[in-house]
Amino acid sequence: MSVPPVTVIEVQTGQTRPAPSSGPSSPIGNGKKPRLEEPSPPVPGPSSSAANPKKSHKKLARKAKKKGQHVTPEAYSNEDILWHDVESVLGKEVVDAAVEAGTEWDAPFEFREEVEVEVHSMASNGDGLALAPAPRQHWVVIVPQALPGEKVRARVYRSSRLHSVADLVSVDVPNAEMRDMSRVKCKYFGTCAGCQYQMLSYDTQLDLKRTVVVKAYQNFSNIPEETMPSILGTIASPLQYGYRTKITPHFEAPPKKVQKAGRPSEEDDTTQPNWLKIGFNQIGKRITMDIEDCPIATPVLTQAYGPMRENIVKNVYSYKKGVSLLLRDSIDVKAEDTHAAGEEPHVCITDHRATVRERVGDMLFEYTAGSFFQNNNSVLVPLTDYVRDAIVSPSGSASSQSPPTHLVDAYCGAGLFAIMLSPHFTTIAGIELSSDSIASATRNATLNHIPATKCSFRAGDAAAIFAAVPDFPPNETALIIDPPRKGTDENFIEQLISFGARTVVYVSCNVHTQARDVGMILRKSEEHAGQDGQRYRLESIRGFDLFPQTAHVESVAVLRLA
Ligand SMILES: C[S@@+](CC[C@H](N)C(=O)[O-])C[C@H]1O[C@@H](n2cnc3c(N)ncnc32)[C@H](O)[C@@H]1O
Repeated sequence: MSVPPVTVIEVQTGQTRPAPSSGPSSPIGNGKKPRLEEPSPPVPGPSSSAANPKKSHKKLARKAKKKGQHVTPEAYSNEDILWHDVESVLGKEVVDAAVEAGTEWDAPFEFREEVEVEVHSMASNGDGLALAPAPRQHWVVIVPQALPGEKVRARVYRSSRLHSVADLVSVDVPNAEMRDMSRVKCKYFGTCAGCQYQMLSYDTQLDLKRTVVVKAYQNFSNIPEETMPSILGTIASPLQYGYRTKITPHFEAPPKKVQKAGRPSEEDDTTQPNWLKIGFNQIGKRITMDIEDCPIATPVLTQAYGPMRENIVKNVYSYKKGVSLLLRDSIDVKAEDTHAAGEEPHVCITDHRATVRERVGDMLFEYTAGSFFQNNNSVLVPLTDYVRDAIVSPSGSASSQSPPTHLVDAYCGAGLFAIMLSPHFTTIAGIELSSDSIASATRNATLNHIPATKCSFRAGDAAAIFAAVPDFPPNETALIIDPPRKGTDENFIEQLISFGARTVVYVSCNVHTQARDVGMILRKSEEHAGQDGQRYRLESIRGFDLFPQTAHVESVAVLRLA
């Protein structure tokens, strides 16, 4: 990679990172070690199939911390994903040697120590991964906003197993092929935790997201390499800015002593007090930064946000608790009749219980503002078309079969996939845990003139769907799975295998748990292959960009029984 002559880009780092809270064995402050637990054998995190892995992991972590022990990250958590990135930069031999020598927790940096590093590659969360400079090169430094090949100055603020996390101070030698700061459209970029990629071309963003999918399947699926299909290119979002139909800025209530004293007499109700920050978190911190506008939000949200902020400033002394605001883009139902489909005016909904109306292609969807709906409307037609085509017009050997007649939409939310694909099926069943979303899905079927005899939705755990559709012929059925970030579970997968839907399309906002689940489907299917030898094959995997300018990627995996 060619690097241009030295150009220093000073990075706006926001406020100084506060020292971590001190413990008896954790001296803090300049010139002291960052908070590091005593070196002692790590306590393994629970396996992902534990009854309530999150809760039990938190408990374990708390107990271990009290004893001065280390806890390995919970399987498939952000820390676990990062750990795999760290391992791949260091190499297995270095990691094994450190474990053997018992030095894996011995950070070679002081708290707030500045270090110059060259970035090696990108982590799956969009941060730069660099090897510490010699003689400390058996340690990784993680630097947000730093790109491969760049020489950067960074300030360490936290250390963990074989890696330290640092703030970016300056980019001393930029990667001119990747970084172009004139692309950045947000004045908060580099400080706000929301976006990671505004300095990159959109093609580069899509390529990086493909790499995340590749690494997720390498690290988390346990699928033999020779049976893996090659990961297809990431599908672009039609809108790369102004796409987010939901934003949730937040602010803290006045500090206690300010609450007591009330608004100072010299301050009028249009003046924003210094302590009031309305916006999003800073990179790597739980500190809210004041943000006046967000260019990835839709224009109607941007318009509404300014007056909303003014209103908060006016009334802020009456708040006793912090607030998480909700701004959701909705078709204006009052003006809908006077406008052609697709040209309806939009409004911003701020009440969690109000109804939001959204158009996706020819279909209309309504849902409660506080409940789940995909946040990038512009990509929903390409996404649902892709899922439809994978089911009803597959390529290869599956193309000789007539399309399936029945559809199961597991984790269906307000019915997005069931309703968008409804013209292609005779019978559809959806299931979803939230009864609120099920009420919306049922209403949405009516709104789009789909009879209840054709399309039914029920509230419950996704695994219950298989018992509820005894009349669905498996060979004529397609199954869509779109679970939350934690993925699906073993019970669901076992029932999926027993049911044997001809096509399974797994949509996921967390490709790491998707990789785990797809691997499990393939292995269990292999174990249970019937006399006809039929088992699930992984036909394709492709990322979709639902979140441009950020490191997030949605992933769609297609499995076929053959
Ligand atoms: C990523 S959303 C997908 C929703 C829908 N497919 C869409 O695209 O709008 C995941 C949904 O799964 C639901 N969910 C979470 N756990 C579930 C479970 N165990 N069984 C069924 N649904 C569940 C959530 O309420 C949420 O609506």
